[in-house]
Amino acid sequence: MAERKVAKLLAAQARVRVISPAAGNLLLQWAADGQIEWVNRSYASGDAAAAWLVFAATNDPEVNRAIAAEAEAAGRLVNVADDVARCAFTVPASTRQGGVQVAISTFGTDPAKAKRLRELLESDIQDGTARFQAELAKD
Ligand SMILES: C[C@@]1(CC(=O)O)C2=NC(=C\c3[nH]c(c(CCC(=O)O)c3CC(=O)O)Cc3[nH]c(c(CC(=O)O)c3CCC(=O)O)/C=C3\N/C(=C\2)[C@@H](CCC(=O)O)[C@]3(C)CC(=O)O)/[C@H]1CCC(=O)O
Ligand SMILES: NC(=O)c1ccc[n+]([C@@H]2O[C@H](COP(=O)([O-])OP(=O)(O)OC[C@H]3O[C@@H](n4cnc5c(N)ncnc54)[C@H](O)[C@@H]3O)[C@@H](O)[C@H]2O)c1
Repeated sequence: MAERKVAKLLAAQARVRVISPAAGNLLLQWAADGQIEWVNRSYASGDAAAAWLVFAATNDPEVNRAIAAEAEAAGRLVNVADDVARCAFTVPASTRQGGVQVAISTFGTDPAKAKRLRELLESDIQDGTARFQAELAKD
């Protein structure tokens, strides 16, 4: 899950710091390439206040709650992976085609549906583009 969020942040040119005692292959690769900073330890008080945007995405609900509380107290925007109601913002499904980006939100109610709609929209846009180019080629 953290890898998906980091991929989107990197695409948006964010400066990303991941704090976790473990990391998957993709995170390790990004860290080795210098694309992210990986702090190899558990969350500690002060980490959330030090960031501009905070993602509480551990698999421990109590730790996520502590991160959210610190972020809220420090006035930081926080996304809480296992608590939609506590998210100051949620991440929509999105797709970029050329110079256009389309984002789909279900207001946190059904992320799998947002993903499905994104996939449908992508294939519609691809079909439409192919048909448009075929029409142009006729002239
Ligand atoms: C759209 C997308 C963007 C992204 O993350 O990049 C995204 N989730 C995606 C996928 C996805 N998420 C989950 C599954 C398995 C579902 C299943 O199988 O049923 C899948 C499908 C998959 O992974 O295939 C599980 C899940 N997600 C949340 C919870 C917590 C909860 O509901 O309490 C749980 C249950 C955890 C558990 O208990 O297991 C919460 C959130 N997920 C959101 C966004 C935000 C609301 C967005 C909106 O308004 O729609 C919100 C509120 C917060 C946030 O994360 O910002 C991305 C699709 C990217 C793409 O491909 O386009
Ligand atoms: N928002 C979404 O789209 C979405 C999707 C799937 C799951 N989830 C939720 O997100 C959470 C994480 O899911 P996952 O599949 O990525 O879990 P995961 O087990 O793959 O990853 C959790 C990571 O948290 C780290 N961690 C544990 N305790 C920590 C601590 N004290 N400090 C720092 N890091 C710590 C672990 O080392 C691990 O790397 C779960 O609560 C799950 O319900 C959300």
